[in-house]
Amino acid sequence: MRLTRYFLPVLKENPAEAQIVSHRLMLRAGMIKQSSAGIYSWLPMGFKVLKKIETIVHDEQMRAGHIPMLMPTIQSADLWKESGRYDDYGKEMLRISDRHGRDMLYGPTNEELVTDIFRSHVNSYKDLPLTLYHIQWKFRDEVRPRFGVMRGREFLMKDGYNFDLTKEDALHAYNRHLVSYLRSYERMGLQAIPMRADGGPIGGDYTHEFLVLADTGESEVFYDSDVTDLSFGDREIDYDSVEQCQGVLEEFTTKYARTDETHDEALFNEVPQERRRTARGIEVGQIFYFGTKYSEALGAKVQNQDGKPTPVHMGSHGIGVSRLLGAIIEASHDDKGIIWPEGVTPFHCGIVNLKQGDDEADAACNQLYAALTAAGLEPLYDDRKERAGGKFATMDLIGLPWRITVGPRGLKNGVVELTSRRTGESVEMSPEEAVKKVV
Ligand SMILES: Nc1ncnc2c1ncn2[C@@H]1O[C@H](COS(=O)(=O)NC(=O)[C@@H](N)CS)[C@@H](O)[C@H]1O
Repeated sequence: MRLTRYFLPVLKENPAEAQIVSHRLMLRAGMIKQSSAGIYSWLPMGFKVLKKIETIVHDEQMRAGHIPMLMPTIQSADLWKESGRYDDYGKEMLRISDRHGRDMLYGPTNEELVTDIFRSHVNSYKDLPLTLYHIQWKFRDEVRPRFGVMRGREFLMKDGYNFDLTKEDALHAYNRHLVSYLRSYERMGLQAIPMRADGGPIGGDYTHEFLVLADTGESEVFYDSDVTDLSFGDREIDYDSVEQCQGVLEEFTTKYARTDETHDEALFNEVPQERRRTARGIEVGQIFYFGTKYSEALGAKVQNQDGKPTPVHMGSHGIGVSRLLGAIIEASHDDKGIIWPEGVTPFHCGIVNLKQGDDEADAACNQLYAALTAAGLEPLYDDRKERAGGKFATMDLIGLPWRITVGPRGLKNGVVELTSRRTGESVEMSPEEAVKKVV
């Protein structure tokens, strides 16, 4: 993409309303614009990163055998009245009345709706196990939306729902989600630690949240520092293997790690003193097992092997897709701006032309642009007639992993300059070598 043909409304100043760095940088880097409290327009570069995160989430959910679909944002209140959550949900639910006076709502989550789909079509244990998921906008009328996309009112969530014949099968589905979440967050350059949590309005008494450690996190967490040495890496796993997935659950959740809602001081004191940590974390996902809570309420039953109608065991599993942009920036930035992990960066490499309009420099930039594109990468070419300092500041702010700087002087010696955003290190080399380094 050429910057003169893009839409990247970067801000010169720090916006006063931003209290945390990720909110400040997303506004300054022209990624989002607030349209009303807790509700944002996703400007082109923010939208591009959002799509990269969605792609990773879809990829890992499908790898785990979960089936993508799409449910509506606006739901009838009928199902929520049937499940009993219509009144319980409280003020966070945005209630709407349509032109015929029908009670509708903007869905904060989809347990009822997906269970209705299931009960309408599935009635035999032979059709299990089944996990359906979608990535869809949610609305929760937070009393105090803040920190930009971190605590929005309209936000993007991957929410998945498993339907199983037995508790054991449902707990295997729970573990499949844990594995797929660990893989997803690592691909985004994040360490998200699974911690025992509280079921809240979703329900159930068995749930883990995934938290990214950050001073600005809204959750207070208590953990054994050993858990920060764990990583899933690129190990292979058979998602159908109960033992392998249970093994990952035990590997990642045996050491003490809990949110304040489930913290147990006595248990925590069994952790050697030098390994006890208290910190703050950003909740980027949560997985739940809640048995037959919704299948009983909504009559979602299947005939078991003996032909007996049996309510299915369920769980629901969410990833905060839009919140992740904020979490990634909180975890990866410096005083000059964002530092995107390669897995989610909007563009792979910036090209800065020090003398726009100089035939040789322009030609070299166009050749670099073509070579990077041919290599399957997406360059962002700053072809504005702007002084070098301004171009460097923009590139540092928007946080692309690499920058290639092209100028007449360097070209006379057959070199360009390749800079790593993460290390700040710059090295002169031939354009061909620079492309190879970025790929
Ligand atoms: N107000 C919000 N703004 C941005 N992200 C949010 C907000 N509320 C929740 N999330 C994200 O959505 C994830 C899932 O939300 S949840 O309430 O924990 N779980 C559910 O709603 C279940 N139905 C999972 S399918 C959270 O872990 C968090 O990352």
